Amino acid sequence: MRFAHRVETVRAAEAALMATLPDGTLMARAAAGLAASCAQLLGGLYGRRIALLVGSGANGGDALLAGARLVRRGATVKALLLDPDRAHPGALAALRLAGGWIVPATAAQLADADLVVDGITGIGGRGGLRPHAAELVRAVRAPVVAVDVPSGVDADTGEVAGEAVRAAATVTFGTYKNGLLIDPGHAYAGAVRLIDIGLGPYLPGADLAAPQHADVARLLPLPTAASDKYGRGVVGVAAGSERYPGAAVLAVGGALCGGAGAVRYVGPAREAVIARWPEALVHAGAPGDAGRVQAWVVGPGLGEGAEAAETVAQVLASDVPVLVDADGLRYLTPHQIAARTAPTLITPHAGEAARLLGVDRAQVEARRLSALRKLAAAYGVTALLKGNTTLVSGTPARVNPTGTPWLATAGSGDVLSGLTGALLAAGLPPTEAAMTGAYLHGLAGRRAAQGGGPTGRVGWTGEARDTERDEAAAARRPSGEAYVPGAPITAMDLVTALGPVWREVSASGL
Ligand SMILES: NC(=O)C1=CN([C@@H]2O[C@H](COP(=O)(O)OP(=O)(O)OC[C@H]3O[C@@H](n4cnc5c(N)ncnc54)[C@H](O)[C@@H]3O)[C@@H](O)[C@H]2O)[C@@H](O)CC1
Ligand SMILES: [K+]
Repeated sequence: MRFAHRVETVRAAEAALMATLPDGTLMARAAAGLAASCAQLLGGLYGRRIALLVGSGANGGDALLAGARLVRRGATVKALLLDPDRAHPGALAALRLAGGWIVPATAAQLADADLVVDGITGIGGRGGLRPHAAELVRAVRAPVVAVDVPSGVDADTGEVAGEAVRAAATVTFGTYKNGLLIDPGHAYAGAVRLIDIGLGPYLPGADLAAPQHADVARLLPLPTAASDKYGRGVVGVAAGSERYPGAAVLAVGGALCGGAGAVRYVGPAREAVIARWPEALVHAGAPGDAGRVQAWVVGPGLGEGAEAAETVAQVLASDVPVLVDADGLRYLTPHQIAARTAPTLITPHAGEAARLLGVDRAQVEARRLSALRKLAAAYGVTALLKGNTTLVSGTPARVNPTGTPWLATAGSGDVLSGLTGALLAAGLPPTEAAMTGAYLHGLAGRRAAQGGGPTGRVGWTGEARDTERDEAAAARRPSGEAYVPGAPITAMDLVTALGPVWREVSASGL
């Protein structure tokens, strides 16, 4: 897992650690890691030109102190002070002593830079870039390394209120910050490298966690010699309608290729389901009399009306875990859920989440973690909020690192529902099932698209994984060319890719 903490937690941990150390030790550790990362990015320092954008806080101090190290290793370093009277005095003196230049903070000073270091604001930043900083940032042509957080990104929420720095890489200290892992902030951070400054023993449980292959591998329910299809999990799928039979086919496919022992399908798309998945058990009646299942998926392509509402009500009346998605979310009430004895997982996209919360979609997209937590609390459920960085409620909340924009294709969510339903039926708790489902689904998207991730092709085989190892490799590519564009995919491609992805992830845990 990669763990992220809130700013107030980081500050408390820093204070506790600092009390045990001589003054300036933490900034020196941060600056050493930052300077080493810049050197690695440039592939050498002698004769290279580095420009520092320096704000008024300790974030600017980190940049100045790293600048001093870079000068000593042969680089030409100039500092553009955005607030000359308030620049960190000790770090400024260190840069001057090493032979760095203090130059006017104008766009012209950035023209010849090979690398720009963004030390405008870190965890103390509030709101987007101010006009002078924004003007300078717009003039940057070289790759940018952000110090701790790209300036203009809210470290706790990932919100970008106005303009922000778009970094090729972010070097962050002590622990990840939420805003580096959650969109929209995530998209501004580039490859993220964590520098250990000794905070570990002072950090409590994380606020947010991003799984890696090994975390997911541990959760994958592998059959044993004693397993039969019921032991592996039977998923009930109540989905599809005369108008949308394809949603049923995709949800059933996601469940079957996602490891279910068997799938019971209930709904009007029986012919379409059987034609594509002869192994599905189809039922002509209502969910209430469909026979035993270990989890239900309800909603994809269900359509609107009294029949859809009744289907949702019957599924929610069951005593097994239920995943509610898409049209099913129209008929969900906190009252119904309060009466349930088994877990409920909801999987809205931002538009559906906005409707459930009675707010605008833009509000959900700007502050995704807060929307997620409100959904979970208001409805008494586990919530999965879809997006390029899908979030799952829990303690800590989870953020999926394997997303790709290619997943934004019709039917993609139906596959995720079926897949996650299979994991619920196998007995995974809802947070783990949702996180595992999102992780495999994202990887399936990248595999099917043969790209679409921020990394890949960089000294290792296979597609992008967004693991620490991949990010370290990506961070060596200043221009971010490690991004593999990929190609359009269909939801059925995702279903087909689930098997190979499952194999790859489970093998990584051996
Ligand atoms: N506290 C510590 O022990 C350590 C802190 N470190 C660094 O210190 C940073 C936090 O330093 P600070 O608390 O000084 O805060 P920052 O340096 O993040 O920013 C605070 C300053 O920026 C100004 N500011 C806020 N929003 C602004 C905006 N939108 N535009 C322009 N200026 C704005 C504030 O008035 C304040 O002067 C971390 O992000 C990290 O880079 C590291 O040196 C490691 C150790
Ligand atoms: K910064």
